[in-house]
Amino acid sequence: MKLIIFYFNKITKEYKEIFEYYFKKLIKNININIIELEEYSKADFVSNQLKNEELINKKIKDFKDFELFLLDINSKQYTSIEFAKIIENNKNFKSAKIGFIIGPSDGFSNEFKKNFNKKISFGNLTLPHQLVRIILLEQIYRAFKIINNEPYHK
Ligand SMILES: C[S@@+](CC[C@H](N)C(=O)[O-])C[C@H]1O[C@@H](n2cnc3c(N)ncnc32)[C@H](O)[C@@H]1O
Repeated sequence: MKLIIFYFNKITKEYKEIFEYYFKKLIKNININIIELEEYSKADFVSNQLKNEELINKKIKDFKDFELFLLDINSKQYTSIEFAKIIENNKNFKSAKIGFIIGPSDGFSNEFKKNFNKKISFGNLTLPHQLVRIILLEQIYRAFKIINNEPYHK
């Protein structure tokens, strides 16, 4: 199974250690790739959003065979078991290629979000995008533990 995460900007030192902790656990068993984009933030809010949406659109063109999920606060919330099911279904029945897109600090416009019918919310709180990366990695790790019926999941 191939897994890809798109996000904006390099991870800063405060978050790096914990991100790498989960990343190292995951790469032992899973083909996981990170696509890091540089966030555009030089103009006004709307222009920045548009530019960042262009950047992501350009990138995801190369991943048409991936089942892509947008991380979006105002979308559907899943339990960890349901999240594991998303991964398991993709692993067993689809292309075995799954991707997650985390927005930049200004987020994405509603127009852009409409292009995605698969979205995941980690709850109603607005989380820093760097923290979302870590939560996503941990939940992917947890999902594989659930799928493989291995100890960890509580
Ligand atoms: C700082 S947030 C952007 C906030 C922006 N106001 C919005 O509503 O999207 C940056 C990115 O982190 C992700 N994010 C933040 N909180 C989230 C949550 N509770 N659930 C899912 N994704 C979240 C989204 O991908 C978002 O585009």
